[in-house]
Amino acid sequence: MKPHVYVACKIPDETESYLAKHVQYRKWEGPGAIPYEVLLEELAEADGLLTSGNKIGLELLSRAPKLKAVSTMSVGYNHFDLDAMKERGIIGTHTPNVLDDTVADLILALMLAVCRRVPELDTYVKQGQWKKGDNDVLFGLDMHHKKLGIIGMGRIGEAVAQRAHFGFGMDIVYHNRHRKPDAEHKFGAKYAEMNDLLHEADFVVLMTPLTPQTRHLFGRNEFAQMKPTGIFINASRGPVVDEEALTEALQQGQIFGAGLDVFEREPVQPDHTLLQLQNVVTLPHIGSATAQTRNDMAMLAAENLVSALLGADPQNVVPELRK
Ligand SMILES: NC(=O)c1ccc[n+]([C@@H]2O[C@H](COP(=O)([O-])OP(=O)(O)OC[C@H]3O[C@@H](n4cnc5c(N)ncnc54)[C@H](O)[C@@H]3O)[C@@H](O)[C@H]2O)c1
Ligand SMILES: O=C(O)[C@H](O)CO
Repeated sequence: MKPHVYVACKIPDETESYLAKHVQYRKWEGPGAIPYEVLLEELAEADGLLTSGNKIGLELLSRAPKLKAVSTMSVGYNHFDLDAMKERGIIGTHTPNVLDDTVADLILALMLAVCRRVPELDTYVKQGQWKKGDNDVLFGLDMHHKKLGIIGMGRIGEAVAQRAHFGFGMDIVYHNRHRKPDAEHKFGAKYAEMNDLLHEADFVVLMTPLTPQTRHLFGRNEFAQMKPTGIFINASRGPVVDEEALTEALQQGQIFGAGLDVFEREPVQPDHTLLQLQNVVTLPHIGSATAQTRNDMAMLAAENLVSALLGADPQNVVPELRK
């Protein structure tokens, strides 16, 4: 008998064909995200779950007595209750590496959009405000040859450093849980304590996972230490930043601007104060969203799940759940 899988997110046809060869599956057809109650009902008979962000906690596990493996189609797995999964012996997998370049490209796009004020100037042209003689009010800041501070020098952090250093001649300073001699060698990156990095950097890119240790890692104290010309980019997870503190820093001119792909509550509401500020560039949590990369992530997530259910060693078990 093939194992039963429930697919709670949208996946490409190619991934469905792969799944069909190895497992029996049912899937959420939409519209929108699967309601939690529907997911609980569907999991009553499932051996495996393919998801892209459903909270995997005690309640869900208690309603899924046969569940052996959960595969998330994301590299971040802050939606996994790791203690509860460990207790139940659930195999939890994620999709590292395949999205690094795509997410790093988007981070560079955010950096450029903020320092050269791209969305603001786009609106200016489209609204017919371009008059001869307007000049210095439109000026931005340079990115090339400036100093980039990366907090969380992991897979994506390194892909950002590589682009910034070799493409834009930027000096790299980083803060991480552990030193990364390899990054120091490849990009001349210098390790710094967080406070020193904040004082020195022209751009600060936050790229840690969301964990109990990183929740609100960035607050008033951190923004107060950045340069008034500093640019802050968050494409990690919203709750790593205290949004009230970020809003104040932007309103009071403590920093020049911010680029955000993630928010404390998603989807962010259109009346959120941050969205009213001209020096903020926002995106709808879209870092890995190109057709190619999303296909690769879906296939990797499906392969991880199939391996876990068929008793082979899945490649990408999250570190905290490895035996
Ligand atoms: N916006 C998006 O669409 C998008 C896409 C992919 C990933 N992400 C987020 O980016 C995160 C990073 O992805 P990755 O593949 O580079 O992960 P990774 O594990 O390779 O890198 C994370 C780095 O952060 C460091 N770190 C952890 N806690 C820290 C702390 N308290 N202080 C300093 N450094 C700390 C780790 O040592 C590691 O080097 C993911 O967990 C996910 O939340 C967002
Ligand atoms: O963690 C990830 O892979 C991205 O945020 C997409 O969810």
